[in-house]
Order: sequence, then C-alpha cells, then structure tokens
Amino acid sequence: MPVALCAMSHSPLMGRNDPDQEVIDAVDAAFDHARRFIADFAPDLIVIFAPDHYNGVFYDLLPPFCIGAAAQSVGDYGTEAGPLDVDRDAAHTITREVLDSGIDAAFSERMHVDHGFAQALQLLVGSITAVPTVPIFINSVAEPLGPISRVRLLGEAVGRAANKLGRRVLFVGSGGLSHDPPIPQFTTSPEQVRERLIDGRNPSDAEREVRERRVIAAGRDFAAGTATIQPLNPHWDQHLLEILASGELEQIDTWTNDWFVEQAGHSSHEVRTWIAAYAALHANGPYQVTSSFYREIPEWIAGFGITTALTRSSNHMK
Ligand SMILES: O=C(O)/C=C/c1cccc(O)c1O
Ligand SMILES: [Fe+2]
Repeated sequence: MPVALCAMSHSPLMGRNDPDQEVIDAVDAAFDHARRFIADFAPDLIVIFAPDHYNGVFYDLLPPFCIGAAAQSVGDYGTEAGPLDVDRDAAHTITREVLDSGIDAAFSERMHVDHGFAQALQLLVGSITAVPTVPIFINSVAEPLGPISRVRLLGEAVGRAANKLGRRVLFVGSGGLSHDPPIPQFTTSPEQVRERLIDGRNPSDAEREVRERRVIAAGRDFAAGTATIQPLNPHWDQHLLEILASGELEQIDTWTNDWFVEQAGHSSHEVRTWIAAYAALHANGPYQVTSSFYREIPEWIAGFGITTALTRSSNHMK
C-alpha cells in the first residue's frame, strides 16, 4: 500500500502576530499545495508525530515517546478541543511493533495533546477528527532528551508497522525548525514555575491567557528585534531540509542535543518529529520530496517549513 508524508512547522502565533501579507500568502499557498497533495493521496490513516508544550505531558512522568490509543486535545491557543478520532487497533499494532523493535515507548489510553497535534491536523485535513489518526508524542521540549538516533529508530519501527497495516498511511511531523520560543526550562525556572512543569494539568482560563499573552508578546518583540531569544538559523534549517530530502537520515545521528540548541534554539528539538516521520517513510522504501517550502518568520518565532514526500513505489501506485 502507498504511504506519504507531510512535515510542517507549527506556531500558535499564526493569526495572532502575523508577518507581511506577502509572507502569509506564500505560507497559505504552501499549505494549499500540501492539502491538495493529501487530498490526492486520500489517506485512510494519519500517523502524526508531534511534541507537547507542558499542556499534556509533565515532569511528574516524562516519557521520551508515547503512542496514544485514545487522545484528547486541550484546545490551547484556540485550537480545536476534544477527542481525536484515534484508530485504536492501528495504535495497538504500531505499539507492538515499536516495543518488539526494542524502543520503549509509553502507551496511553487517554493522551492529552496540544497545538502541536491539533494545529497540524486542522491545517492539513480540516479538523482533529477528519481522518482516523494515531498520535505519537515525541518529547522535544523537556530535557533531558535521549540521543537523536533513537528518534530515527522509533520512526523506522512505526514505518514497518504501517507497512503491515495495509492502509494508505500519511505520516505527519509537526514542529521545528530552528526556533527558541519562551518555553520555560526546568533547571532555570523558579519554584512556582517548576511546580507547573511537574503537574500543570487543567490550568484556569486566566492562567492559560497569561501564558499565551506572554508568548504572543515575545513574538512581537522578536520581530521588532528587541527580544532576547535566540535568532532563527535559516542555514541550519536548509541543511536539515537537504539531509531529509537526501534520505541519508543516519547523518543526523551524530548531532548532539547541545549542538541542536547552540545552532537552532531549544525548540529545534521539535525537528525530532520530522526525523521520525521521514524515517517512517524511509522504512517503506526510497522516497522523493515532492514539495519543499521554507521561510524565516520571526513574527511566529519559527523557521517555517512545509514539505511533502512519497515513496517512489507510491508515486507509481497513485
Ligand atoms: O507557548 C507555547 O506553548 C509554544 C509556543 C510556540 C511558539 C512558536 C513556535 C512553536 O513551535 C511553539 O510551540
Ligand atoms: Fe512547538
């Protein structure tokens, strides 16, 4: 069965702190293209890799990976709230293959997800329930993080499982590229923030609003050149896009987590979701990137990319 991929940056500042119209038009056109690609492919299952931003997963129990057999979107930044349409059987099949491959992923019967999942699904297929989905959380925010090679191996195991499903599977990676939004780091945070990072589920509306306003203000300051957050790194982003397009994903195994941060900011770890999605595609055969969009968008605190890809055999089976 054919498989396909769409990897995209997300940013909750889209629509809240927008760049010039020319940039918005270019992003809209790239998303239109991705939506047409997905509609042509007509997936009957989406496997989405995405991070969490201290909305669903906390330091009280912090797995590197978690596969959801059921999931609930928290609706942060105005994204769609409520249950995703999770394909439970597919989630079980994928989890078994991942565990059999020696990757110790966590498993959830009630995974809580945030804009990392919801915004991507809404932008690509219209809603969090439009297509049966298996959500796979990849910790990309809360250190300590394991080596990047484990993410590739996770993706490969998921790709093998998808192959066994005999379905038209679309792999989605949501996150990255270079960016450093003001998400607190546990080790450098005051006690009261640490408490929220350990067990911050179900904040009040007022608490959520304070947090979101702070990030929106950071986006304004960043675009104005007055924020202290790390600059975007378009060279690093382009280099990563080239490696992903080449299919030589093992090259990334040598990159250390500290190097990711130095080069591209703390949240560049979100490219783990892209690496997993590309590795899943690669496990189904050689692939070809069919479209690639990139812009630096400081207003959204994002090196913003959108790519689509197909295995070569899927291309013939379309
Ligand atoms: O406030 C958050 O939870 C995250 C905000 C953010 C901002 C910009 C790019 C991203 O990937 C984000 O998650
Ligand atoms: Fe993010």
